[in-house]
Amino acid sequence: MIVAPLLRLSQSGARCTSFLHRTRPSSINSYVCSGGTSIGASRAQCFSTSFPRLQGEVLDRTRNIGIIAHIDAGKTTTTERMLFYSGFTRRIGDVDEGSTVTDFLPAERARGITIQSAAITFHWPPGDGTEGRPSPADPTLPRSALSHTINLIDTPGHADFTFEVMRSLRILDGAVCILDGVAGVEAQTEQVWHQASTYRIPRVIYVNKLDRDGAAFGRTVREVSSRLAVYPAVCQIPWFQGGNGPFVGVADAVNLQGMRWKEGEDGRTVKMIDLQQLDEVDPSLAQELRRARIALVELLSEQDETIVEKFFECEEDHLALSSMDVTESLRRCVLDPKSRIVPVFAGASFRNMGVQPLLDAVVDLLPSPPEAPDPEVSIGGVKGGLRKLRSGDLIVEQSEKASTPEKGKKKKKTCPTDPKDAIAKLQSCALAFKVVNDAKRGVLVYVRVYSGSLDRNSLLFNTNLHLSERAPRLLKMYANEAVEVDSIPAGHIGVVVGLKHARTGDTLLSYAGNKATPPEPLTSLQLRPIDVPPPVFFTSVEPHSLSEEKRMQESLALLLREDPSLHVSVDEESGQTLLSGMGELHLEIARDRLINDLKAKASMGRIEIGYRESGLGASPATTKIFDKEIAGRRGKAGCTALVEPYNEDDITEAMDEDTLVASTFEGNQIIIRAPGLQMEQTSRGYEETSPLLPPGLDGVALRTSLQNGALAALARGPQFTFPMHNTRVTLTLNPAEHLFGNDTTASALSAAARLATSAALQALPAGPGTVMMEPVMNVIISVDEASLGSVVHDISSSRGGHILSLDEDVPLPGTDASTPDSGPAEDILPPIDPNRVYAPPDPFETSSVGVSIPASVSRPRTITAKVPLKEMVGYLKHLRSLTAGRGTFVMSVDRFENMSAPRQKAVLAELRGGF
Ligand SMILES: Nc1nc2c(ncn2[C@@H]2O[C@H](COP(=O)(O)OP(=O)(O)OP(=O)(O)O)[C@@H](O)[C@H]2O)c(=O)[nH]1
Repeated sequence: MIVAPLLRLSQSGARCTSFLHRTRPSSINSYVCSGGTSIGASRAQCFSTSFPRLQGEVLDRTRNIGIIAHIDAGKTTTTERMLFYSGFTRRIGDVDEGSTVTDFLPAERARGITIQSAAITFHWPPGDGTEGRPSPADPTLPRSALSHTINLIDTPGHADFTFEVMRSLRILDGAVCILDGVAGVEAQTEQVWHQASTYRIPRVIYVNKLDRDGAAFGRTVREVSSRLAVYPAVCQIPWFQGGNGPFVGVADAVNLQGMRWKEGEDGRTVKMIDLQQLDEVDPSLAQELRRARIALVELLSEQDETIVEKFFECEEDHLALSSMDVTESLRRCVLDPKSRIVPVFAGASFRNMGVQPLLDAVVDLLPSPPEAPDPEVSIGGVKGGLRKLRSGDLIVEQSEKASTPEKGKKKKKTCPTDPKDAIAKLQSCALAFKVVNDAKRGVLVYVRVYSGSLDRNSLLFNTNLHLSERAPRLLKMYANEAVEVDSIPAGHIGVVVGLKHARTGDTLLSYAGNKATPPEPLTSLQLRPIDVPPPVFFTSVEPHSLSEEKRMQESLALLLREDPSLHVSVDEESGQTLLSGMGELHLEIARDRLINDLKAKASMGRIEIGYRESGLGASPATTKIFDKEIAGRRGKAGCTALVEPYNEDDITEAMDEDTLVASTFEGNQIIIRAPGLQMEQTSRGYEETSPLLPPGLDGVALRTSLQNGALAALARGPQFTFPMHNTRVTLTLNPAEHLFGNDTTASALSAAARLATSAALQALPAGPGTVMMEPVMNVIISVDEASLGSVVHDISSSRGGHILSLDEDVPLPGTDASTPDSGPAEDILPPIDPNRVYAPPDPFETSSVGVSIPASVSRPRTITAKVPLKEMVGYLKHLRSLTAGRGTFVMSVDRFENMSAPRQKAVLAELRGGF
């Protein structure tokens, strides 16, 4: 990769210095002026309390970015500095003291970790994001010369919150990936990195904590190439006093200058030292900086034609290229989805070093909303880009599938509207990416607007819940502060206050016309849909008294709106409310939210693994007639149920012409058949009805009530009481035998379906039998070479795991197992040889360009395995003891698997006896 002729260094260095004095624009003039005196301090104070008006903000000067990283890499610490330098806060919050702005939930502050994403808007450089020359940018100045609006989404770093990370990722246009300069690229960094690749999010990397003993920037850069499968474009190298003393600043390979911060200060004053001065102050750093610039230009010229032309114009002098040329080339590469170049920056946020140039990089290198990739939508069974859909390039046929969201629906329908006319009626389209219950303001729904403008008082149709709600108030949020606005335009992030139903992840749209429901196929439009993985831990929730029950249920409903990866169910027999989630910490946080924040007077039981139960064969067809009074009204209905094993991967569908619908719910399938029901479409369009159905009961109500009945029965297995899994329920409604005129209500149908399904399930133990199933996890463990043997042995023999691969430095593909439909799969990229990547030497290392890694540097190894979840409870502590504290792991649910008879016996004995 590196073919730079180092021989030319000394002469070109001298030439370059004068060149720099002549033309170099200062990309950092927002926080320093020449001579190293700060002007940032006064600016910061002046802008800290004044909020800009949304209306004037220019989209080109907006960045919707997120920070992604491994837990504890320093996201919150870096964010706090960003807010401080931008003038947003007057003092730097401290994670360790619990005084940060972004971690604003009490539970987050107490634990020192970031749980929920908070969206914050600030401006960099300080200003209001609107003043100055109009876009597009003046080609002689970097973008960071003018104030930009930055909407920052702080994403969580813990593995239990992967789903939350995915939800935040899908609304980002760009991201900063923070690495811990001591730990390097960690397992979770890899995971989040590849999730970001799924959405093709342009990224820059920031290597943090370079002040810590053992920090190794060079090694981390090489790990970026080997583990993330990208080419690191080293834009800064760390400046260690005297070569291996304390970290004091960075040398900037784009602007060819040293930047030095004073130890112990708040970091607003940065001393800028040009290359010539640097030659005197620290000659070896100056020399390394030249190497870094050469390597950077060489790397860019492999992907970017324009810089090659500029390079020839500069007589092939790497150092003579202007910083603007290098910056623009970096930007082109970052924005090009086919390029594998990722700019790398250095710093120590805790010591207030390196954050302002990182902010410049966010503005200079990451895309504005119109430059970001076209957001993926699905509509009427078709997938494609939203911009393409609006411009008419995405063809949406009014197909049978388009008009019936439920899988396998058989009925033929015709559409009253042409899809093109319907799409033209779309006024705005937004994604609710977060729901937060704010003590002062009530429920806040954070939205990212993708198209049009979301206006105050507009009617929003929720395509997930199929209902409309008005948006009475709109806000622009600044952590705990809010500014009321009249509209949120496309590309922006804001908050809708006053919505009663919208949940995290829902798509909201407004449309022309006064109808309560938009025309088909708009009702099926979904922005970047993601699948919620199945919950694998559960706990019981009990109100302290009967009078507290209502309050508890309301609080639980709110929690579910905030976080759809939590599930609530009620055990029919015991009446107990069960809360299930993705991990132990996930449920612990939910407990904190419920009891401490939402003040529900309830207690939670022990957190347990969510086992499942499955039938080993088919039940007999079982008919039940429900005949009882419900709420003072007689209800009578019947239904026949048959349960049998179901395999989600098996695509052969057990449907016939009498099938009304076949839907899957968390690994189970429910088929509803109604032979001879004579369903018809009403004159109003899509609602179906039948002359045989009693008045007030249409096709939708019929299907929903039967499905709900079957789902309630599936929540409790007949032998082990765990929820059923891999089970197909076929419900047959025979109009002559199961409908009883006006007595057949929706609730009677639901009760009949529940009774029939339960009875069919109860027949299983005496017949083919049932088996317990347990969650099996995909586990990726990062360890060093020395601990590899003991970790593998522990996983495969003590924990009953199955090792899938022992790949050294093989990057993961960009798909996320939990979200198979969330985006285009990234191709498996060919590996990059870290020895051919430029990285400066780490303190006590000698060589730099093309260095081979000394044997003493322990290389990371990746173990991929499938392990039962039960064996992974408390694993981190054990892994740490096996690896002298260095090992890390991430896991996600693979599937539920049948347990062997002895394992089932042992687990049951343990469950009965308690842990
Ligand atoms: N020495 C040193 N410590 C740092 C630096 N940056 C962060 N830390 C410390 O690292 C720890 C974790 O920092 P956070 O900012 O909470 O990390 P995070 O990535 O937000 O963590 P989560 O919210 O849990 O995902 C804290 O104790 C910080 O004080 C740094 O540059 N140098």
